[in-house]
Order: sequence, then structure tokens, then C-alpha cells
Amino acid sequence: METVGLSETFTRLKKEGKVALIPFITAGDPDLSTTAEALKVLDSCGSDIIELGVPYSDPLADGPVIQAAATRALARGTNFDGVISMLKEVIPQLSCPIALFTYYNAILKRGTGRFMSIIRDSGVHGLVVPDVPLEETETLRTEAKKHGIELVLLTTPTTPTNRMKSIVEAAEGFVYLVSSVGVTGARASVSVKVEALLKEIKEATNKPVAVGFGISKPEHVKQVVAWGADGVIVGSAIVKLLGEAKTPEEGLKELENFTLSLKSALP
Ligand SMILES: O=P(O)(O)OC[C@@H](O)[C@@H](O)c1c[nH]c2ccccc12
Repeated sequence: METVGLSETFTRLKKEGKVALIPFITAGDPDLSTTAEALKVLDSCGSDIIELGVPYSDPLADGPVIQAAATRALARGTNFDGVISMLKEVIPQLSCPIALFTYYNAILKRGTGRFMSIIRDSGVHGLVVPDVPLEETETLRTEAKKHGIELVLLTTPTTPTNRMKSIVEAAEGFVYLVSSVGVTGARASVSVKVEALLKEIKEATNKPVAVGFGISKPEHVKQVVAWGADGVIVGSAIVKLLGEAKTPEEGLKELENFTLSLKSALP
């Protein structure tokens, strides 16, 4: 089935008074066939958008859980081409859009235009590149737009206001609000600064804002929703379940239960 893109998904959810559940998993951990199953589980448990990470050898923005997942995936021989061919198989079976998550290196290696057409042909709708240098963002954005890919941009608690404004202006699909400084990883609680940050961003744009970093429990989800988030991103807590389970089947079962618990915390 042809899935709609990121911004259309948020438009539908807004009409329904709902908040997007956006899980992140690392492709190839523990292996690509389990990733294919995990995408279907996440979709059937009510995920609205799925962030799929392409494993990279130097994930500088990632904490230990996702770094370990990338290492395991790379050790299994997971590469960009393998992720793309898996997606070509799986995306037609999903009802929610995929946002590919990659460090800038994978784009540099192929050239921006070629990279965008490859991911578009696989059925991917969105793209998140956490380490794209500011001066390269414009090229990335132009090429993404040309190929119908929504380029999500990230803003953080330490992003100066005028820089935040240009980020939200340029972002497609949604704005990714990184909740706390530092790297990805489950935290005991979500930074209270998120409330003020969300307010400031929502004064600067009508685009949907999804919050990520450290969210790992249903109560975190409820908190972020209460502060006005349009979407909630959960990565490390899910990656941990999948990657550290005794068997892939057990990991998928735990993934299902955990995703349902997060979904039930959302309106
Ligand atoms: O893992 P957390 O704390 O739940 O945060 C989501 C995060 O994993 C995901 O969006 C992501 C994975 N790698 C990243 C690198 C930078 C920014 C965001 C990310």
C-alpha cells in the first residue's frame, strides 16, 4: 500500500486529536530479517512514523545502547545497500511511513542526489541526518525536496533562538526537538526544560514538533504530551529490548508489549 508522508501523517493525527508515536530502531540488529519483522510489529502496534537507523562506525551522537546496536549490526555485515533492499520488500506491507536515519557519511559516499533517489525508490518518506554541517543543510534540503523526501531537522536545548528559527523554517515533515544535551539514551526523567522549549518553538512555527532523547516509560510519554508535543520519539529503550534479548523471537515479543504500553500512554 502507498503510505502517506510525514507531514500528512501529522495533519491526520492532529485532526484526530492524537500524538504521533515514533520509535527508532537500528537496522540489522540483531539481523536484517529481524529488523523486517520489527518494522511490521511496530507498525501493527500503532506506530505513526518509524525512524530506521543505518548503522555507522562512528555514531558520535549516540549513547552506549545505540552504539552497541550499530556495532552488532555492522559486525553482522549490515550495510546501506542491504537496508535498502530489505526496505523495498517491507515498506509495501507497512501502513506507516519510514524516516531513514543516517549519519552524513553515507550520503557523502554516494553523492546527495543519488542518495535521495535511492531512498525515494525504496519507498522511504523522510530523512534525519544528525551530523550534517550547517553549510551543507541547504544542498541536502534542495536535493531532498527534488526527490520528494522530507528532511527533518533537529533543534536542541542549547540552540540559539535565531538558529532555532531558521531550523524550524527549513524543516520538512516535523521538527525534532532533542530534549536534553548529550547523547541518546534512556533517562530517569525528561528534562523539565522541554516545556519551555516546546512553547518557544510553537511560537515560531505551526509545523509539528516531536520530542526525543531519554523517553523510555509511559509516564515520560504522558509528560511530553502534556507539554504539547505533537510526537514522541523513543529509541534506546526499544533498541535495548531488541538487541539484548536472548533470541530474536523473544526480542520481538518484548518489543510488541513495550510498544503497546507506550501507545496506551498516548491520546
Ligand atoms: O535513544 P533515545 O534517548 O530514546 O532518543 C531517540 C534517538 O535514539 C533517535 O532519535 C536517534 C538515534 N540516533 C540519534 C542521533 C542523534 C539524534 C537522535 C538519534
